[in-house]
Amino acid sequence: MLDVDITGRVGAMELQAAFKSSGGVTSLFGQSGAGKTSLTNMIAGLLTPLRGRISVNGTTLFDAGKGINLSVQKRRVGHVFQDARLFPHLSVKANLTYARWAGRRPGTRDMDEVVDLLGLGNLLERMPGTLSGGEKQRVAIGRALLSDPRLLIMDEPLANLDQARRNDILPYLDRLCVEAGIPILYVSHSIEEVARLSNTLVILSEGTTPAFGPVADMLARTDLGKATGRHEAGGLLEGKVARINPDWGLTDVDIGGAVLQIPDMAAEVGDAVRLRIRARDVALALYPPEGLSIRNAFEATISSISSETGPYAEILCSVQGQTLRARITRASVADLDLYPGRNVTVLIKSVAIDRRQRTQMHGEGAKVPL
Ligand SMILES: Nc1ncnc2c1ncn2[C@@H]1O[C@H](COP(=O)(O)OP(=O)(O)OP(=O)(O)O)[C@@H](O)[C@H]1O
Repeated sequence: MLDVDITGRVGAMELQAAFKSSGGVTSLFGQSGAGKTSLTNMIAGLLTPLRGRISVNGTTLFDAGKGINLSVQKRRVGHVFQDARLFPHLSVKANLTYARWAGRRPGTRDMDEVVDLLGLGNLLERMPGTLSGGEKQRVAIGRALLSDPRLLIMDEPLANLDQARRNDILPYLDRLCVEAGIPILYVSHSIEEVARLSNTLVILSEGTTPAFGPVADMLARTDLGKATGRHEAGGLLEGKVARINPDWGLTDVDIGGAVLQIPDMAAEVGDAVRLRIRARDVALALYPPEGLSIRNAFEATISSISSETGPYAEILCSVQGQTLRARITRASVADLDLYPGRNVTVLIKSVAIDRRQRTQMHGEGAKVPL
Protein backbone atom coordinates (compact mmCIF):
# COMPACT_ATOMS: atom_id res chain seq x y z
CA MET A 1 0.00 0.00 0.00
CA LEU A 2 1.42 3.32 -1.10
CA ASP A 3 -0.17 6.45 0.33
CA VAL A 4 1.10 9.83 -0.82
CA ASP A 5 -0.34 13.29 -0.12
CA ILE A 6 2.29 15.99 -0.41
CA THR A 7 2.93 19.54 -1.50
CA GLY A 8 6.40 20.63 -2.50
CA ARG A 9 8.35 22.99 -4.68
CA VAL A 10 10.98 22.24 -7.32
CA GLY A 11 12.39 25.34 -9.00
CA ALA A 12 9.38 27.30 -10.25
CA MET A 13 7.03 24.32 -10.15
CA GLU A 14 4.66 23.60 -7.29
CA LEU A 15 4.06 19.89 -6.87
CA GLN A 16 0.76 18.78 -5.36
CA ALA A 17 0.41 15.04 -5.44
CA ALA A 18 -2.14 12.83 -3.73
CA PHE A 19 -2.81 9.18 -4.52
CA LYS A 20 -3.28 5.79 -2.90
CA SER A 21 -2.54 2.44 -4.38
CA SER A 22 -3.13 -1.00 -2.97
CA GLY A 23 0.25 -2.44 -3.97
CA GLY A 24 1.52 -4.30 -7.01
CA VAL A 25 2.74 -1.98 -9.73
CA THR A 26 1.74 1.67 -9.54
CA SER A 27 2.64 3.63 -12.63
CA LEU A 28 3.29 7.32 -12.53
CA PHE A 29 2.45 8.56 -15.98
CA GLY A 30 2.91 12.05 -17.36
CA GLN A 31 4.56 14.10 -20.02
CA SER A 32 8.07 15.46 -19.82
CA GLY A 33 8.31 18.11 -17.12
CA ALA A 34 5.11 16.94 -15.38
CA GLY A 35 7.06 16.38 -12.16
CA LYS A 36 7.51 12.60 -12.15
CA THR A 37 11.17 12.58 -11.14
CA SER A 38 10.61 15.31 -8.54
CA LEU A 39 7.81 13.29 -6.97
CA THR A 40 9.83 10.07 -6.88
CA ASN A 41 12.74 11.98 -5.37
CA MET A 42 10.44 13.16 -2.59
CA ILE A 43 9.27 9.61 -1.96
CA ALA A 44 12.86 8.34 -1.92
CA GLY A 45 13.94 11.11 0.46
CA LEU A 46 16.20 12.93 -2.02
CA LEU A 47 13.96 16.01 -1.92
CA THR A 48 11.84 17.19 1.02
CA PRO A 49 8.19 18.19 0.54
CA LEU A 50 6.88 21.32 2.25
CA ARG A 51 3.78 19.61 3.64
CA GLY A 52 2.01 16.28 3.76
CA ARG A 53 2.82 12.63 4.33
CA ILE A 54 4.15 9.55 2.57
CA SER A 55 3.72 5.99 3.79
CA VAL A 56 4.51 2.55 2.37
CA ASN A 57 2.76 -0.54 3.72
CA GLY A 58 1.89 1.30 6.92
CA THR A 59 5.39 2.69 7.56
CA THR A 60 5.50 6.48 7.60
CA LEU A 61 8.45 7.80 5.57
CA PHE A 62 7.48 11.43 5.86
CA ASP A 63 4.90 13.33 7.88
CA ALA A 64 5.40 17.08 8.10
CA GLY A 65 2.71 17.43 10.79
CA LYS A 66 4.38 14.86 13.06
CA GLY A 67 7.94 15.95 12.26
CA ILE A 68 8.82 12.58 10.66
CA ASN A 69 11.34 12.66 7.82
CA LEU A 70 13.22 9.36 7.53
CA SER A 71 16.69 9.49 5.99
CA VAL A 72 17.27 8.00 2.53
CA GLN A 73 18.83 4.89 4.13
CA LYS A 74 16.01 4.37 6.61
CA ARG A 75 13.36 4.72 3.89
CA ARG A 76 14.74 1.61 2.16
CA VAL A 77 13.56 2.67 -1.27
CA GLY A 78 15.31 0.86 -4.13
CA HIS A 79 15.86 3.25 -7.01
CA VAL A 80 16.51 2.33 -10.64
CA PHE A 81 17.31 5.32 -12.81
CA GLN A 82 17.23 5.85 -16.60
CA ASP A 83 20.97 5.28 -16.71
CA ALA A 84 21.94 2.16 -14.81
CA ARG A 85 24.62 3.86 -12.62
CA LEU A 86 26.55 0.64 -11.97
CA PHE A 87 29.95 0.76 -10.30
CA PRO A 88 32.15 0.63 -13.42
CA HIS A 89 35.16 -0.93 -11.69
CA LEU A 90 33.16 -3.83 -10.20
CA SER A 91 31.95 -6.95 -11.99
CA VAL A 92 28.24 -7.64 -12.25
CA LYS A 93 28.53 -10.08 -9.38
CA ALA A 94 30.37 -7.57 -7.22
CA ASN A 95 27.78 -4.88 -8.05
CA LEU A 96 25.08 -7.26 -6.85
CA THR A 97 27.03 -8.37 -3.79
CA TYR A 98 27.73 -4.79 -2.81
CA ALA A 99 24.01 -4.01 -2.83
CA ARG A 100 23.34 -7.02 -0.70
CA TRP A 101 25.95 -5.96 1.78
CA ALA A 102 24.68 -2.36 1.81
CA GLY A 103 21.09 -3.36 2.53
CA ARG A 104 21.77 -6.43 4.62
CA ARG A 105 19.22 -7.42 7.20
CA PRO A 106 17.40 -10.63 8.19
CA GLY A 107 15.13 -11.86 5.43
CA THR A 108 17.20 -10.38 2.65
CA ARG A 109 16.21 -11.72 -0.73
CA ASP A 110 18.15 -14.66 -2.06
CA MET A 111 20.82 -13.73 -4.60
CA ASP A 112 20.18 -16.80 -6.79
CA GLU A 113 16.51 -15.96 -6.94
CA VAL A 114 17.25 -12.43 -8.22
CA VAL A 115 19.87 -13.71 -10.68
CA ASP A 116 17.30 -16.16 -12.03
CA LEU A 117 14.45 -13.66 -12.07
CA LEU A 118 16.42 -11.19 -14.18
CA GLY A 119 18.39 -13.70 -16.27
CA LEU A 120 21.77 -12.51 -14.97
CA GLY A 121 23.42 -15.95 -14.65
CA ASN A 122 25.71 -15.64 -17.65
CA LEU A 123 26.61 -12.01 -16.96
CA LEU A 124 28.01 -12.36 -13.44
CA GLU A 125 31.72 -12.20 -14.35
CA ARG A 126 31.30 -9.39 -16.91
CA MET A 127 32.27 -5.75 -16.29
CA PRO A 128 29.54 -3.10 -16.74
CA GLY A 129 31.40 -1.51 -19.66
CA THR A 130 30.91 -4.69 -21.72
CA LEU A 131 27.14 -4.93 -21.20
CA SER A 132 24.34 -3.73 -23.49
CA GLY A 133 22.02 -0.99 -22.19
CA GLY A 134 19.28 -3.53 -21.46
CA GLU A 135 21.66 -5.84 -19.61
CA LYS A 136 22.94 -2.94 -17.53
CA GLN A 137 19.39 -2.06 -16.57
CA ARG A 138 18.68 -5.64 -15.55
CA VAL A 139 21.75 -5.58 -13.30
CA ALA A 140 20.66 -2.23 -11.86
CA ILE A 141 17.23 -3.67 -11.07
CA GLY A 142 18.86 -6.72 -9.46
CA ARG A 143 21.10 -4.49 -7.38
CA ALA A 144 18.12 -2.46 -6.20
CA LEU A 145 16.17 -5.61 -5.30
CA LEU A 146 19.08 -7.06 -3.34
CA SER A 147 19.28 -3.98 -1.13
CA ASP A 148 16.03 -5.32 0.38
CA PRO A 149 13.82 -2.32 -0.38
CA ARG A 150 10.32 -1.84 1.01
CA LEU A 151 9.49 0.00 -2.24
CA LEU A 152 11.16 -0.23 -5.66
CA ILE A 153 11.09 2.93 -7.77
CA MET A 154 11.89 2.53 -11.44
CA ASP A 155 12.27 5.92 -13.09
CA GLU A 156 11.86 5.38 -16.84
CA PRO A 157 14.19 2.36 -16.85
CA LEU A 158 13.73 1.88 -20.60
CA ALA A 159 14.05 5.52 -21.64
CA ASN A 160 17.64 5.25 -22.88
CA LEU A 161 17.12 2.00 -24.79
CA ASP A 162 16.17 1.53 -28.43
CA GLN A 163 13.02 -0.40 -29.27
CA ALA A 164 14.86 -3.70 -29.77
CA ARG A 165 16.51 -3.48 -26.32
CA ARG A 166 13.18 -2.46 -24.77
CA ASN A 167 11.55 -5.54 -26.24
CA ASP A 168 14.39 -7.63 -24.75
CA ILE A 169 13.94 -6.28 -21.23
CA LEU A 170 10.15 -5.95 -21.05
CA PRO A 171 9.62 -9.69 -20.45
CA TYR A 172 11.93 -9.46 -17.43
CA LEU A 173 10.00 -6.47 -16.15
CA ASP A 174 6.75 -8.36 -16.59
CA ARG A 175 8.13 -11.18 -14.47
CA LEU A 176 9.61 -8.83 -11.94
CA CYS A 177 6.31 -7.02 -11.53
CA VAL A 178 4.61 -10.34 -10.79
CA GLU A 179 7.25 -11.89 -8.57
CA ALA A 180 9.02 -9.04 -6.79
CA GLY A 181 6.67 -9.25 -3.80
CA ILE A 182 7.17 -5.57 -3.00
CA PRO A 183 5.30 -2.52 -4.24
CA ILE A 184 6.79 -1.01 -7.38
CA LEU A 185 6.44 2.60 -8.48
CA TYR A 186 7.07 2.64 -12.22
CA VAL A 187 7.63 5.99 -13.89
CA SER A 188 6.96 6.26 -17.59
CA HIS A 189 5.66 8.41 -20.37
CA SER A 190 4.95 5.36 -22.54
CA ILE A 191 1.31 4.36 -22.42
CA GLU A 192 2.23 0.93 -23.80
CA GLU A 193 4.53 0.18 -20.87
CA VAL A 194 2.00 1.48 -18.39
CA ALA A 195 -0.87 -0.55 -19.87
CA ARG A 196 1.26 -3.66 -19.88
CA LEU A 197 2.81 -3.48 -16.42
CA SER A 198 0.55 -1.61 -14.04
CA ASN A 199 -2.18 -2.42 -11.60
CA THR A 200 -2.76 1.21 -10.62
CA LEU A 201 -2.20 4.24 -12.80
CA VAL A 202 -1.50 7.70 -11.40
CA ILE A 203 -1.66 10.59 -13.87
CA LEU A 204 0.72 13.45 -13.22
CA SER A 205 0.08 16.67 -15.11
CA GLU A 206 1.81 20.01 -14.52
CA GLY A 207 2.76 19.09 -10.98
CA THR A 208 -0.67 17.76 -9.98
CA THR A 209 -2.31 14.33 -9.88
CA PRO A 210 -5.71 14.88 -11.51
CA ALA A 211 -6.64 11.19 -11.42
CA PHE A 212 -5.57 7.75 -10.23
CA GLY A 213 -7.16 4.30 -10.16
CA PRO A 214 -7.11 0.80 -11.66
CA VAL A 215 -5.31 0.92 -15.00
CA ALA A 216 -8.23 -0.31 -17.14
CA ASP A 217 -10.54 2.34 -15.68
CA MET A 218 -8.00 5.07 -16.20
CA LEU A 219 -7.31 4.15 -19.82
CA ALA A 220 -11.05 4.27 -20.50
CA ARG A 221 -11.30 7.86 -19.25
CA THR A 222 -11.79 10.19 -22.20
CA ASP A 223 -11.50 13.31 -20.04
CA LEU A 224 -7.77 12.68 -19.49
CA GLY A 225 -6.79 12.96 -23.15
CA LYS A 226 -4.46 15.89 -22.61
CA ALA A 227 -2.54 14.12 -19.87
CA THR A 228 -2.50 10.61 -21.35
CA GLY A 229 -1.91 11.61 -24.97
CA ARG A 230 -4.59 11.25 -27.60
CA HIS A 231 -2.73 9.46 -30.35
CA GLU A 232 -1.94 6.33 -28.33
CA ALA A 233 -5.21 6.20 -26.36
CA GLY A 234 -6.83 2.80 -26.01
CA GLY A 235 -8.64 0.43 -23.70
CA LEU A 236 -7.74 -2.88 -22.07
CA LEU A 237 -9.52 -6.17 -22.61
CA GLU A 238 -8.80 -9.16 -20.41
CA GLY A 239 -9.56 -12.72 -21.39
CA LYS A 240 -8.36 -16.31 -21.65
CA VAL A 241 -6.72 -18.13 -24.53
CA ALA A 242 -9.45 -20.38 -25.94
CA ARG A 243 -7.81 -21.93 -28.98
CA ILE A 244 -4.59 -21.82 -30.95
CA ASN A 245 -4.74 -22.03 -34.73
CA PRO A 246 -1.20 -22.87 -35.84
CA ASP A 247 -2.15 -23.15 -39.52
CA TRP A 248 -3.17 -19.51 -39.62
CA GLY A 249 -0.83 -18.29 -36.90
CA LEU A 250 -3.80 -16.98 -34.92
CA THR A 251 -4.82 -17.27 -31.27
CA ASP A 252 -8.44 -17.07 -30.10
CA VAL A 253 -8.94 -15.15 -26.87
CA ASP A 254 -12.23 -15.50 -25.03
CA ILE A 255 -13.16 -12.11 -23.59
CA GLY A 256 -16.13 -13.28 -21.55
CA GLY A 257 -18.20 -14.96 -24.24
CA ALA A 258 -16.94 -13.28 -27.40
CA VAL A 259 -13.82 -14.52 -29.18
CA LEU A 260 -11.10 -12.14 -30.26
CA GLN A 261 -8.59 -13.42 -32.82
CA ILE A 262 -5.08 -12.07 -32.55
CA PRO A 263 -1.86 -12.97 -34.31
CA ASP A 264 0.52 -15.62 -33.11
CA MET A 265 0.62 -15.59 -29.32
CA ALA A 266 3.10 -17.84 -27.54
CA ALA A 267 0.53 -18.86 -24.95
CA GLU A 268 -1.23 -22.00 -23.83
CA VAL A 269 -4.93 -22.65 -23.93
CA GLY A 270 -6.41 -21.41 -20.64
CA ASP A 271 -3.78 -18.69 -20.06
CA ALA A 272 -5.14 -15.34 -18.91
CA VAL A 273 -4.10 -12.42 -21.08
CA ARG A 274 -4.38 -8.65 -21.15
CA LEU A 275 -4.72 -6.88 -24.50
CA ARG A 276 -4.46 -3.20 -25.20
CA ILE A 277 -6.64 -2.10 -28.09
CA ARG A 278 -5.87 1.35 -29.45
CA ALA A 279 -8.91 3.56 -29.97
CA ARG A 280 -7.82 4.34 -33.51
CA ASP A 281 -7.85 0.61 -34.38
CA VAL A 282 -11.52 0.21 -33.48
CA ALA A 283 -14.34 0.95 -35.94
CA LEU A 284 -18.10 0.86 -35.38
CA ALA A 285 -20.92 -0.43 -37.56
CA LEU A 286 -24.68 -0.41 -37.06
CA TYR A 287 -25.03 -4.03 -38.19
CA PRO A 288 -22.72 -7.05 -38.31
CA PRO A 289 -20.86 -6.59 -41.60
CA GLU A 290 -20.46 -9.19 -44.35
CA GLY A 291 -17.63 -9.68 -46.81
CA LEU A 292 -15.06 -7.87 -44.67
CA SER A 293 -11.44 -8.79 -43.93
CA ILE A 294 -11.65 -7.67 -40.30
CA ARG A 295 -11.96 -10.83 -38.22
CA ASN A 296 -13.11 -9.37 -34.94
CA ALA A 297 -16.68 -8.12 -34.84
CA PHE A 298 -18.56 -7.97 -31.52
CA GLU A 299 -21.90 -6.77 -30.34
CA ALA A 300 -21.48 -3.82 -28.02
CA THR A 301 -23.42 -1.01 -26.43
CA ILE A 302 -22.26 2.58 -26.54
CA SER A 303 -21.81 3.88 -23.01
CA SER A 304 -20.56 7.39 -23.78
CA ILE A 305 -19.54 9.70 -26.60
CA SER A 306 -17.11 12.52 -25.92
CA SER A 307 -18.57 15.87 -26.80
CA GLU A 308 -15.37 17.68 -27.69
CA THR A 309 -14.99 19.79 -30.80
CA GLY A 310 -12.53 18.81 -33.52
CA PRO A 311 -12.78 16.06 -36.12
CA TYR A 312 -12.80 13.04 -33.79
CA ALA A 313 -15.13 11.57 -31.20
CA GLU A 314 -14.01 9.18 -28.46
CA ILE A 315 -16.61 6.52 -27.89
CA LEU A 316 -16.69 4.08 -25.00
CA CYS A 317 -18.44 0.78 -25.70
CA SER A 318 -19.31 -2.00 -23.33
CA VAL A 319 -18.25 -5.38 -24.76
CA GLN A 320 -19.02 -8.40 -22.59
CA GLY A 321 -18.84 -6.18 -19.50
CA GLN A 322 -15.47 -4.67 -20.44
CA THR A 323 -14.84 -1.22 -21.83
CA LEU A 324 -13.45 -0.70 -25.29
CA ARG A 325 -12.53 2.69 -26.65
CA ALA A 326 -13.13 3.72 -30.27
CA ARG A 327 -12.06 6.85 -32.11
CA ILE A 328 -14.11 7.73 -35.17
CA THR A 329 -14.93 11.01 -36.85
CA ARG A 330 -17.65 13.17 -35.42
CA ALA A 331 -19.10 13.16 -38.93
CA SER A 332 -19.55 9.36 -38.65
CA VAL A 333 -21.22 9.76 -35.27
CA ALA A 334 -23.75 12.06 -36.94
CA ASP A 335 -24.15 9.95 -40.10
CA LEU A 336 -24.74 6.73 -38.13
CA ASP A 337 -26.86 8.50 -35.52
CA LEU A 338 -24.82 7.07 -32.64
CA TYR A 339 -25.88 7.81 -29.08
CA PRO A 340 -25.26 6.33 -25.60
CA GLY A 341 -27.32 3.17 -25.17
CA ARG A 342 -27.34 2.30 -28.87
CA ASN A 343 -26.27 -1.23 -29.79
CA VAL A 344 -23.52 -1.43 -32.38
CA THR A 345 -20.95 -3.82 -33.78
CA VAL A 346 -17.34 -3.03 -32.93
CA LEU A 347 -14.67 -4.02 -35.42
CA ILE A 348 -11.03 -4.62 -34.49
CA LYS A 349 -8.32 -5.53 -36.96
CA SER A 350 -6.38 -8.54 -35.68
CA VAL A 351 -3.09 -7.14 -36.91
CA ALA A 352 -3.56 -4.06 -34.73
CA ILE A 353 -2.83 -6.15 -31.63
CA ASP A 354 0.91 -6.56 -31.96
CA ARG A 355 3.32 -8.01 -29.42
CA ARG A 356 3.80 -4.80 -27.53
CA GLN A 357 0.08 -4.54 -26.80
CA ARG A 358 -0.32 -7.85 -25.01
CA THR A 359 0.59 -9.47 -21.75
CA GLN A 360 -0.04 -12.90 -20.35
CA MET A 361 -1.26 -12.99 -16.77
CA HIS A 362 -0.91 -15.72 -14.18
CA GLY A 363 -3.23 -15.37 -11.24
CA GLU A 364 -4.91 -12.16 -10.24
CA GLY A 365 -3.07 -9.12 -11.52
CA ALA A 366 -0.10 -11.26 -12.48
CA LYS A 367 1.45 -10.68 -15.86
CA VAL A 368 3.96 -12.63 -17.91
CA PRO A 369 5.18 -11.67 -21.38
CA LEU A 370 4.13 -13.30 -24.60
N1 LIG B 1 16.73 21.25 -9.60
C1 LIG B 1 15.78 21.92 -10.25
N2 LIG B 1 15.76 23.27 -10.24
C2 LIG B 1 14.80 23.95 -10.89
N3 LIG B 1 13.79 23.38 -11.56
C3 LIG B 1 13.75 22.05 -11.60
C4 LIG B 1 14.74 21.24 -10.96
N4 LIG B 1 14.44 19.94 -11.16
C5 LIG B 1 13.32 19.93 -11.91
N5 LIG B 1 12.91 21.19 -12.19
C6 LIG B 1 11.71 21.57 -12.96
O1 LIG B 1 10.60 20.95 -12.36
C7 LIG B 1 9.70 20.48 -13.37
C8 LIG B 1 9.47 18.98 -13.19
O2 LIG B 1 10.67 18.28 -13.49
P1 LIG B 1 10.78 16.70 -13.37
O3 LIG B 1 12.16 16.31 -13.73
O4 LIG B 1 10.24 16.28 -12.06
O5 LIG B 1 9.76 16.25 -14.51
P2 LIG B 1 9.56 14.82 -15.20
O6 LIG B 1 8.09 14.61 -15.29
O7 LIG B 1 10.35 13.79 -14.48
O8 LIG B 1 10.16 15.06 -16.65
P3 LIG B 1 10.97 14.05 -17.64
O9 LIG B 1 9.98 13.02 -18.10
O10 LIG B 1 11.39 14.99 -18.75
O11 LIG B 1 12.13 13.49 -16.86
C9 LIG B 1 10.32 20.86 -14.70
O12 LIG B 1 9.72 22.04 -15.14
C10 LIG B 1 11.76 21.05 -14.37
O13 LIG B 1 12.35 22.00 -15.25
